[in-house]
Amino acid sequence: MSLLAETVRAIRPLDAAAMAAAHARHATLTKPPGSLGSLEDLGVRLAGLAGVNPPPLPEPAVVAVFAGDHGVLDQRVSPWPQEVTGQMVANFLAGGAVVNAFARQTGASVVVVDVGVAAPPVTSAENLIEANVRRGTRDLSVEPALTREEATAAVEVGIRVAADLVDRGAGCLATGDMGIGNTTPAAALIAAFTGAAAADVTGRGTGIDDETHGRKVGVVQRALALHRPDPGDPIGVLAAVGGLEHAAIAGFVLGGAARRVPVILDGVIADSAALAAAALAPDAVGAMVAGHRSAEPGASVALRHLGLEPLVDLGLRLGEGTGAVLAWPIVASAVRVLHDVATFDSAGVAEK
Ligand SMILES: Cc1cc2ncn([C@H]3O[C@H](COP(=O)(O)O)[C@@H](O)[C@H]3O)c2cc1C
Ligand SMILES: O=C(O)c1cccnc1
Repeated sequence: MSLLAETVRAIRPLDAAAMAAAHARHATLTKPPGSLGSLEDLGVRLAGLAGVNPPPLPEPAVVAVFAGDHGVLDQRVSPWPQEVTGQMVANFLAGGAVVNAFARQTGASVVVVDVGVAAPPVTSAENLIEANVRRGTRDLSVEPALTREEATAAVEVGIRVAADLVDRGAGCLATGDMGIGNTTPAAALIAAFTGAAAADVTGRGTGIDDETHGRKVGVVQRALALHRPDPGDPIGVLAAVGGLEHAAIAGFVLGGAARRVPVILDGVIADSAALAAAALAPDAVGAMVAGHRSAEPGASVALRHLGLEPLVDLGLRLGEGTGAVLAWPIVASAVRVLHDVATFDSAGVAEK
């Protein structure tokens, strides 16, 4: 059986008994019932994921930044040159990007996965995983971005990265992305999986003007009309209108779900990839935590489709894993409550 098929098969529903135990525990803790809002639901869900209450603290956390390039950049959908992708990979490895700063602040570690950079930096670093499937996608507005084999290979890169990180002790995974032009395939994936119109899911990416945005919406519309992607065939959708980092992030989510470790989603690229993961394995949604609400309109459409509420809403529109890393301490707090907080009985606090 293929790694992908094996991984999909290993993904199981949340454990109802562990969830019931976490829910019951919450009612005994020294706080008014429900006073921690969605953090209570998150703690209960993570107990269901782990199959035990309290669930293990989601630490250490590792953010994997998947990097790839995009043929659709030929359509001038982003003002930034393609070289920036490889240059930012070097910046991540040198510790100089925003995600590195947020990771230092929160205690997460950063690994970078080259799954499809056109001009990778000539450097080696112990936190660089070289798994380049091809040096960038084809232009999805004129032909399929990837073959099915390439899309599957990229998904399997993500599965392997997740499994390796968990084997090396990670208790929480966070997604990151880098790829100039990658908000265009993200929009196309979201339209394909949710049925939303291109104009409703295509955003301003790095901050494009009206003319570029109009062209970008047209590119997404043309791609959907050309390929008519079938949401019932998630690998076909990833191949037609996706990107190498989108496919790898889909695999990363599946890999985390198969190992029953929470995966914090970053912004619109991760949300689009999560739709592919959910289409491949619906129970994978149980392992997904929406780190934040990206300012990209497609992010909200994707999260609604997945039934996920984002933890942080700061108008971020960067990517790299920044929103996921910021959300990690909140995820950890939701679990720590179930470990540390005294009960009414043990603390001698009167109940109403
Ligand atoms: C210096 C720089 C650092 C970044 N870090 C993340 N992105 C983000 O912007 C890109 C997507 O936007 P678009 O589709 O408009 O090109 C991705 O690389 C994403 O990770 C960056 C972009 C730039 C320029
Ligand atoms: O939502 C994101 O992660 C995002 C938004 C704009 C550009 N790059 C990434």
